[in-house]
Amino acid sequence: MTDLPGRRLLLVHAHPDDESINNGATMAKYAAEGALVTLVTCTLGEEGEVIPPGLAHLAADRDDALGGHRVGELAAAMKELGVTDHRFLGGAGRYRDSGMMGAPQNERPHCFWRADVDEAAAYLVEVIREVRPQVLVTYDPHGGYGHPDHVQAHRVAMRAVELAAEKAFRRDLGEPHEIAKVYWNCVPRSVAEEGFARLREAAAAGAAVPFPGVAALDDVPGVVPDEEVTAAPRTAPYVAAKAAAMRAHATQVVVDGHFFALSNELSQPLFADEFYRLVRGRAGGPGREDDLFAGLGLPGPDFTGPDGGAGGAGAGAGEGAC
Ligand SMILES: CC(=O)N[C@H]1[C@@H](O[C@@H]2[C@H](O)[C@H](O)[C@@H](O)[C@H](O)[C@H]2O)O[C@H](CO)[C@@H](O)[C@@H]1O
Ligand SMILES: [Zn+2]
Repeated sequence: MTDLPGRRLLLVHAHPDDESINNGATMAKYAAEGALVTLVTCTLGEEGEVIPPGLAHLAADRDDALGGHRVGELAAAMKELGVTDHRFLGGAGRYRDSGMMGAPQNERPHCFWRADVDEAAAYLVEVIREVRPQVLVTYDPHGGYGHPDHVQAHRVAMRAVELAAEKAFRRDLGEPHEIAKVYWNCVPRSVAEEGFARLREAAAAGAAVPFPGVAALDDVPGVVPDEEVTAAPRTAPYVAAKAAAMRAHATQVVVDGHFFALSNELSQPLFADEFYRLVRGRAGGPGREDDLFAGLGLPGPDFTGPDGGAGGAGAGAGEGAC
């Protein structure tokens, strides 16, 4: 890639939908500010459940056409976020969705869970050396909630960060590149607790509870003690874009105001603020960073919105912000 934008963010995710659920507002914010936002998704989500009854035929145990359908859902979600650079690791279909931990699909030869980490990381090194991001975001070692593809996405991403910088590694994949800052997705426990408190208050007030059940707080991926959170970029103005992107993943997610549910029909808070833990590189100052690019001496946003913060296509008071 030539003439790269000044600020470049790379996100590594397991399935189509994870990017919107975990980082949708962050992606919309930085895309609106003129940064290059690149998403690499490791599988097509072929083994997912299907929420809309009319699409049930897509499921792996019927037409096995869900992967192709979710490619389209991801493209629609990226349009909502203003993200134009999204790729599949090794090309669409190179690695198949492994199913939930312990499922028989974990044993399939070309599922992502059984991938050789170095081989998969080499595909990501090629992207890193092309895009040359200053910041990378992925899951913690538990993959947020223990899904095998999430755990493997973490392993492949962290291995690729190392290999991309190695001068002796595969120069055919491009010039070495050191990513300055690596973050893992997380949610401060106090924010998760407040989100579920809102849900209980709504139910107690007789509001129609959006979904039949309520998830457990620890079902929220990546909940950590507040003090472990090191960055909270100002993403709340982009919650509407996040909600729209999540809705685009219609086989996997249903959004209702402040809340959403996956195919398990358990309500979870839809967070407007998104949080991160810096695990590699230097923080941009004391306390929580309010910008993932802080401390890198890069030009700021290409423009600022009327609120003096970052404005842009995705900005606007979200219909529901937790
Ligand atoms: C958010 C996420 O990672 N979704 C994955 C997950 O989907 C869950 C799975 O089907 C589970 O059985 C359901 O109870 C839950 O509601 C789903 O979110 O695992 C799928 C299979 O690997 C994957 O396709 C989906 O993207
Ligand atoms: Zn996932």
